[in-house]
Amino acid sequence: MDYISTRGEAPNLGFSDALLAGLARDGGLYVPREWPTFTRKDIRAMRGQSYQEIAFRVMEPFTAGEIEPEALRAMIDEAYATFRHPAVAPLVQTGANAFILELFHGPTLAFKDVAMQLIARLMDHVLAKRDQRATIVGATSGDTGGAAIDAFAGRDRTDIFILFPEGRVSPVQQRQMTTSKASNVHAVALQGNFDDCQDMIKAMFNHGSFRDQVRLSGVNSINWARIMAQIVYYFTAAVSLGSPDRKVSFTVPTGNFGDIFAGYCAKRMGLPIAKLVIATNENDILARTMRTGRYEMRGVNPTTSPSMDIQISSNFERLLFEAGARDAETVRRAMSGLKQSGAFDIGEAALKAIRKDFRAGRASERQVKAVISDMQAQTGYVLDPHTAVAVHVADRMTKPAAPMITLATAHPAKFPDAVKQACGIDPALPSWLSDLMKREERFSVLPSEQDKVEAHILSLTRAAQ
Ligand SMILES: Cc1ncc(COP(=O)(O)O)c(C=O)c1O
Ligand SMILES: N[C@@H](CCOP(=O)(O)O)C(=O)O
Repeated sequence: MDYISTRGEAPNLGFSDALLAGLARDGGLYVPREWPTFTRKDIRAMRGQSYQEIAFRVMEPFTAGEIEPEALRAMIDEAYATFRHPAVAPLVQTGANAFILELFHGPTLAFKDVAMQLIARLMDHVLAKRDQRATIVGATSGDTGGAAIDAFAGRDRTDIFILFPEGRVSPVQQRQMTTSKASNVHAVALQGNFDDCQDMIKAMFNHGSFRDQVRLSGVNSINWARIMAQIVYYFTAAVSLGSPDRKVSFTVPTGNFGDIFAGYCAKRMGLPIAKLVIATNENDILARTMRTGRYEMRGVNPTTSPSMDIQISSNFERLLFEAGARDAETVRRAMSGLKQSGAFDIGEAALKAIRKDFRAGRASERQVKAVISDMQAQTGYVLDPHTAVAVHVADRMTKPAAPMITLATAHPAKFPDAVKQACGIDPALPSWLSDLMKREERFSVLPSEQDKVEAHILSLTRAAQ
């Protein structure tokens, strides 16, 4: 399997190179040249299989020819042994046709662990084979950073630098990034918002000499392997509700569009999905885009679901590429419009294709609070604010015949203040994190200036050549 860039001007790469590259050299994102597909019989055969077995079946075609099947199996087993639930991603029924897919049983209590625990192992495997080192960079609005730090801490072949927006992540999220004792971990509070952190990462990737000098690699969902690992739970959840003989829909709390794009990939691979519902908070650029066909930035307002406080939704580029019949030139034009004027229009055919698969909705802060409170009062189930955004949106979709699966992307204990304000419950951190708020912090504060961030990385990475 090889991978092509959404902007059509970077070399095609095999899986290992796409994994290490993160962003393509033309600024685009890698997607598989062809979608592997499963027949209804293949999908039926997944029923009753473990999460790990389905993970192997779903991911093997993407890595074929580069990662030996036995090595892939071993990495999958190790990655998901870090999860505290035997099912890895259990489904909980909350209504007649309503389910919650709990993706927060990993070490840092966020769905990011699902991909991050695997890609840290995949990168180590590839780097060891090549006898190389890499500098990993990541931008986070809160959860990616903690998950990446947990997964990469103490690994000898990588140094990891995570940029988070100063003062805009929850105290639990911040401590998950700043209290690691591992010497290869470097947390940086950037003086800006999440989009500034993400722009900084992209700018470093586009700075060729720096990129080569430190062997830059990225762990945001710009990295194809992140998406690949997230496709798996769409299959496990759908199969456990009767797929392929019953269609299901998914509602996904959305920011950078990685998680829901993984659902789209599952559909392209043959999983019968009725609708993919994009749920946004008050930073509702994606819901507006779905309504108007125009992607238009308007600035970010901090909310109680900070991990979704985003305007530049990186993976939307992958969807534009797919929905626009893989026309790289259209993607290049759209992305340059976004850079120059903060907006672009989606062509009629692409918009029609997107609207066929997707729906969208938004939840205000008041609605998020109400849904946390109502759900707790009616069922005893405590939602985190990101999941609450999605539950609110899912509840307002015209009632489909297909079961609606809402993705629960974080544990409520990551956002105790918002949860307590909404329903009066103070969700406790699990035992392995119970002393988190007492651990000593270590991080640097840097201005949002590329030369300063690069100098900081150069002074600390062991991968500089
Ligand atoms: C808890 C939580 N929910 C939802 C999202 C949005 O996911 P995505 O960026 O893949 O759209 C994030 C951040 O990515 C998150 O941390
Ligand atoms: N919400 C994210 C933002 C980064 O998203 P990613 O999926 O591209 O890594 C976060 O929690 O950091």
